[in-house]
This record gives sequence, structure tokens and C-alpha cells, in this order.
Amino acid sequence: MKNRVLFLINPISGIGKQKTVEQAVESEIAHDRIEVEIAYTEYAGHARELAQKAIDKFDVVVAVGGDGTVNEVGSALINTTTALAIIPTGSGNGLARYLDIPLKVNRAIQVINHMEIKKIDTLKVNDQVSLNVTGIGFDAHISHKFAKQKNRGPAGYVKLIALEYAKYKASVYRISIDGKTFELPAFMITFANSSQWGNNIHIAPQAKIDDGLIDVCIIKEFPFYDGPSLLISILDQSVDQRRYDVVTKAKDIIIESDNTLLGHLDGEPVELGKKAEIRIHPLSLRVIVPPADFRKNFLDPLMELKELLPPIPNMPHLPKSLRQGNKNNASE
Ligand SMILES: Nc1ncnc2c1ncn2[C@@H]1O[C@H](COP(=O)(O)OP(=O)(O)OP(=O)(O)O)[C@@H](O)[C@H]1O
Repeated sequence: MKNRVLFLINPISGIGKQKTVEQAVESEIAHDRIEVEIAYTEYAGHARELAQKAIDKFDVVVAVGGDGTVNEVGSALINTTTALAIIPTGSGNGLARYLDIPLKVNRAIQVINHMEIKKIDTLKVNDQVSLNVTGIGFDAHISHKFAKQKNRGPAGYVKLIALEYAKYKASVYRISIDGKTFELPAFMITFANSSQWGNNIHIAPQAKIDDGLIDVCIIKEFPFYDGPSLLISILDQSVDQRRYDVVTKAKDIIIESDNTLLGHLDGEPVELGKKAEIRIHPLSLRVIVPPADFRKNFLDPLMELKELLPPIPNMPHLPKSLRQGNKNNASE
């Protein structure tokens, strides 16, 4: 019997790569073994609804989008036999990058053809779900501001971070980590299932997605002038070695504040009330991953780099694979 695979495409994710997906599915999917359906999301939350309805009918639901779409689809599939697959067409693609899923659409579809399944942990944050990284503090503050901003894209993001960093004040939190309680002013607290936020920026370099543990990274209040060294330590994956930080692994964390906790779940802004409980649900989601012998393409590192750069318009002398927004990218 053929595997039944539903593709859910978020038409507004990232910079438009998802427009090539329908055509690439037609040319790349193993039609002899896989039966395909394709649907487009029409509003935020739609992917979750469609994935819930797909549980009894499909073996795999593919999130075509970024971490927000992956979160919606994955949260509907927890503790079911239906697996999540990812075609990363978002802006950060943190979970896909962590799982080594190729950023090129046709190569991500080839991964689905192999049907290799890995079980991963998921996080419950109060009654919501996080698959990748959840946070409270400065990164959540930025995700709330960014969601309201018209000027999106990496440049707008960097400008927003610089402006907000100058004004941001650490808050005091009461934290209980697996029963040990303390209170401290923190700049940012991250609960990591995978190691990275996205774009290969690793906030919890030691995190493992199938170890039954949450990596808790607390960046304590620090002097203003120390911001650049924090940034460098995040970029060079040594944030867990800074003197201002606490990094630990845990299963259950309770965090309280006198004010409403502004958080983000996999990059999406949320309000968590004055108390949030973050719990691990070990190996609760089936995900399609590249098999160990999946052929690494020598162009993959270039694709990673390309995703981080702004679009390069009208430069016909560049190889096709390096031109942003090229409609033919999927078939290269
Ligand atoms: N048709 C739609 N119209 C408006 N919003 C949508 C639609 N479909 C999905 N969404 C919402 O779009 C938001 C952003 O999607 P997503 O996170 O997948 O892309 P991204 O932000 O570009 O990538 P990343 O999270 O990796 O940075 C999500 O909150 C999702 O719920």
C-alpha cells in the first residue's frame, strides 16, 4: 500500500520559496510509493486544524514553511502515528536546520521519499506546545515587537535588536528547576529542545532533541557594555561558558513573575500569564529525517549561506543556485 502524504503550504512564510513546492513535488516525489495531497493555509492556525483532521487519513503531514508552521503541524501530531515532515521555506528554519533537513526544496522532498522516522521530544508550555526553542525575556520581547513591525527581513530584525537592547531592563523571575527554587534578575531565559533559534544561531549548543531533557539557559542581568561579548558568545557557540549564565538540563520548570510573562514559542510571540510551567514530553513526535547515508550535496553549505544573505537581484553571471528568488531553484 502507498504511503499517504499531505503537504500543507504556508504561502506567506519566508521569502517565497514555497511557490516552487507544488511543481517540485510533482517532479521529485516517488509516485510509485507515495500518494500526495497538497493544501494551502489561509490564516494563522489553519495548518494546525488541517493537520488534526489529517491524523487518521495520512501517514505523514509536511509543514512547508518556517518554525511557526512546523509548530502548528507538529503540535497536532504529538502522540499519534502520523509523522511530521518539513520543507523549510521560512526565515529561520531552526528545527529543520537542527535535524539536517536540506534547505533546497527538491532535496527536502527526496528526504521524504526515504520515509526514515526519528522520534523527538516536545515541550509543553502551560497548555501550548514548543518543538524547537521557547523563551522569556529579551528574545521574546523582540519577537513581540517584530510581529508588529512592517519592516521585516534580517535588516529590520538587526535594527530592532540594536534599538531595543539600549532600552531593555532585566526582570526578576522566581524559577523552580526540577524542584530547586531561586529568584534572580535575568535578561533572557531560554528553554531549548533543539540547540538553535534558527539561521544556525545556537543558544544551547549542548541541547539534544531526544534526550528527555530541556536545556535551560539563563542569561543573568549583565553590564550594558557586555552586550557585544554576549552576542559573540552566541555566534561562536560558547554561550554556555559565560560567567553571567546558568545552563542546566531539566524536565520540569516553573517560572513566575509579578508581571505578565511575554514569551515566544518557536519564534511566535505569546503571552503566558504570570506563571508558566515548561515540561518535557520525551519522544512524543515522529519526524521524517534524512537517513544516515543521505548523500550530502557539495552545494548544501552554499545554500545555507544563501539563506542568510539578502536577495541578490539581476546578477545573471552568478550560478543559478546562488540567485535568490529564482523560480527555477526547485528544479535545479
Ligand atoms: N495563509 C496565512 N495567512 C497569514 N498567516 C499565516 C498563513 N498561514 C500561516 N500563517 C502564519 O504565518 C506565521 C509565520 O509563518 P512561519 O513561522 O512558518 O514563517 P517564517 O516566520 O517566515 O519562518 P521562521 O518561523 O522559520 O522564522 C505563523 O504564525 C503562521 O501561523
